[in-house]
Amino acid sequence: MSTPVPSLLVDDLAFAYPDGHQALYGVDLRLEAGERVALLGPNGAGKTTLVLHLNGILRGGRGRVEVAGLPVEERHLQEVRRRVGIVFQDPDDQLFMPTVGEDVAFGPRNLGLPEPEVARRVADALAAVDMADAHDRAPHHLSFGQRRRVAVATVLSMQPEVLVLDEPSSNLDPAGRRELAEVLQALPITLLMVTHDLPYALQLCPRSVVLDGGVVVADGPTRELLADPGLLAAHRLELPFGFDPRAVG
Ligand SMILES: Nc1ncnc2c1ncn2[C@@H]1O[C@H](COP(=O)(O)OP(=O)(O)OP(=O)(O)O)[C@@H](O)[C@H]1O
Repeated sequence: MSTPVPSLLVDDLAFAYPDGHQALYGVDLRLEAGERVALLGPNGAGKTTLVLHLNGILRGGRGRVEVAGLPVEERHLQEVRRRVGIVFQDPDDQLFMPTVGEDVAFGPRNLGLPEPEVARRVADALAAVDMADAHDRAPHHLSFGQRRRVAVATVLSMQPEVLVLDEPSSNLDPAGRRELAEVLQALPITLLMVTHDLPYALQLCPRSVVLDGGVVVADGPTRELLADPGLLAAHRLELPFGFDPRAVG
């Protein structure tokens, strides 16, 4: 039997910034299609540096990154960026058109897709994030939580292979946090979620990878990693007061 092609493959990735600061020291990561994985680690661990390699914003270090079998290289960048959708922390970095519908249509239109296909993708992406009613609204009239969900839709309309979310629960009120969790849980997509919100990682991602000092220091079931006080303390990971990961059903 042949091994299925992983959605994401990172092989021995090392990278130093131009000022000489070494941020990654040989990272290996493999995500199978449909997996939901949390990327955990303290400030400065290298999480953003790793994420920026997944769609080729950063390149030039040692090692290899492949998205659904396609190497992240200069000549494949357009397709790589369609396959890896990154939702950045501030939705306002991703929303710049007069209406929500135009924002979500922007990527597919750029691909040169015919208008009926663009319209179908916009409708599907907005439905997936439960924002269909906002099609004609101005993004800046929406709540922060709604804007974050629209930012997810702008990426989903490209029909990516992997959805990468940078701190998806930051600045959300409890209801917005829950609404986004429901949306993400229902998406049939490979998901990599960078977060400091450990309960959110537990809720959404069966598997977690801990990065610290530019290396992967743990990779396993989220429930087991979060129940290891020594691991958490060693890498500045903290559960909210009174939170017991083993008690969550
Ligand atoms: N443009 C840059 N030039 C030089 N060093 C950088 C640059 N960007 C990040 N670094 C360094 O690389 C290391 C990894 O940073 P990175 O932003 O990837 O960490 P992170 O895990 O995403 O942190 P955070 O949780 O704070 O977002 C840090 O030591 C940081 O200071």
